[in-house]
Amino acid sequence: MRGYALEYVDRVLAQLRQIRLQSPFRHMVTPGGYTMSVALTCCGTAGWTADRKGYRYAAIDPQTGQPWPAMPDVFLALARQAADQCGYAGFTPDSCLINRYVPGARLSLHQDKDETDFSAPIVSVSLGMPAMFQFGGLKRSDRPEKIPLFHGDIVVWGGPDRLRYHGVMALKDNPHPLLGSNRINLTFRKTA
Ligand SMILES: O=C(O)CCC(=O)C(=O)O
Ligand SMILES: [Fe+2]
Repeated sequence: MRGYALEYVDRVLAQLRQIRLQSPFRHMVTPGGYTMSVALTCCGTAGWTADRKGYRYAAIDPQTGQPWPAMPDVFLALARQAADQCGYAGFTPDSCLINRYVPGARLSLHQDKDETDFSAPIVSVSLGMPAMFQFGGLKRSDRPEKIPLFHGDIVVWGGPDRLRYHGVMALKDNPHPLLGSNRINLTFRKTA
């Protein structure tokens, strides 16, 4: 949905400034020992973490030892409204992953499958620099479709598409008036 988040941007970025003070962006290390090029923080009652032992959702931010910041009302309202618009009424995410990309950062093809409830969709909000999103099939080998995402765009995938592979190609430096050489992506999930 092109530009769907635009009217929320100012309020979302104001909340993000608070969130990152409490739980800063960090580069997670995957179980395979690879440091992710994308920096991550989270809010909500559950946050996503990766370490040598694997991937999981947890109530505590391992870096601060404190609970993840609460999900701001404006985040919830945006996610709800977008999900409603796509036919997923009553979406109640308990987690929002916040990814920060700088030029060259990328996210390789993966499925969002650490949640326990696949009946809820994923709502993904793009802010800042444009990126090329890859939307594949249910098998890793399915050739992905390329979808350019711009500031304010929202993608929602659920139902039969919930476990489709997806990723983000390495970002080009294409500074954005509001966010400079950064791209911020929010993904809202119902993890339990
Ligand atoms: O940055 C994006 O557009 C996608 C992020 C994503 O797939 C994820 O956080 O699992
Ligand atoms: Fe994902």
